Amino acid sequence: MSAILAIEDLVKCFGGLVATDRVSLEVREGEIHALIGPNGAGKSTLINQLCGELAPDSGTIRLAGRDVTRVPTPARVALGLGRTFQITSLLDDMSVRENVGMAVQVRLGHNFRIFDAVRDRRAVWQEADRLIADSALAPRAGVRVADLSHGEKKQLELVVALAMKPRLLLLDEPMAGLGHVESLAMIEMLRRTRESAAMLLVEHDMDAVFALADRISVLVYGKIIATGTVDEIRDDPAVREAYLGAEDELC
Ligand SMILES: Nc1ncnc2c1ncn2[C@@H]1O[C@H](COP(=O)(O)OP(=O)(O)OP(=O)(O)O)[C@@H](O)[C@H]1O
Repeated sequence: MSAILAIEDLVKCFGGLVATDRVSLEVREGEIHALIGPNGAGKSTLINQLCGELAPDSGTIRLAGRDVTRVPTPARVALGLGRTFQITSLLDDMSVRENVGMAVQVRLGHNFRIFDAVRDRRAVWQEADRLIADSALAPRAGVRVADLSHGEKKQLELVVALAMKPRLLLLDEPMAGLGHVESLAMIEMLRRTRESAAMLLVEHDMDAVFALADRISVLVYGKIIATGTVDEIRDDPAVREAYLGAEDELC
C-alpha cells in the first residue's frame, strides 16, 4: 500500500524544548492511523506542521508523493489535505444542509464561471444531500446549527471536511466532549469515511482508537516510541511504561 503522507526526520523546537524530535511516520492510502500520547507529547505541534500552520526546523513532509514541507496550507488542501475545523467555524444561523452546501460550493468555486450557474447550483445541492444522506445527520438536514447537540455539531464538522473531498483527513480529537451514544455514532461515521479518505487520528479516547485504528503511533516527549497494530501497541512494554498510571486505558 502506498503512503498518502510520509513524514521523515521532522524536528520542531520551541526555544530549548524539542516538541517534535526526529519524527518519521507514514499514513497509507485507506488507512486510519492513530497518533496517541500523553498530554504535552507534541501531537498538536505535529498536526500544525502537517497543516502548514507551523514551519518545521528540519525534516520533510510528503503529501501524495510531493514534498510540501515549505508549501502553504491552500496548496496542501489542493493536494488533498483535509482537517476538521473547530465547531466555531460552522455557521450557527444556517442549516446543516446550507453549511454543507457552502463547503461544496467552496470546492467547486473556481468552476462557476465556466458552467451555467443554475445547473451548478443544482450540482452543489445534490452533492450536499448525498454527503448528508451518508451521515447520521440525514434527519436533521433542515435544522439550524445553533439547534444541534454538541455531538451533531462534531458530525457536521466532519461532513463539512468531507465536502472538500480530502485524500487525507487530519482529525484532532473528534470524540472530545461526546457522550457514549454520540461517540458510537462518530466511530460509525469515521468507519464509513475510511472508504473515501485516509485518516491521521489524534485521540485520547482509547476505546475509539482501538475500535478504529489500523495502526497506532505513540508519541512521547516529541518522539515516536512505537508504531504498530492495536495488538502490538497494547503489548508493547515501552508504551505501557509511557502510560504508567493510566494502564487501564490500554487494557
Ligand atoms: N507555541 C509554543 N511555544 C512554546 N512551547 C509550545 C508551543 N506550542 C506547544 N508548546 C510546547 O510543546 C510541547 C508539546 O505541546 P503540544 O500541544 O503539541 O502537545 P499535545 O500532545 O498536543 O498535548 P495535549 O494532548 O495536551 O493537547 C508542550 O511542552 C507545549 O508546552
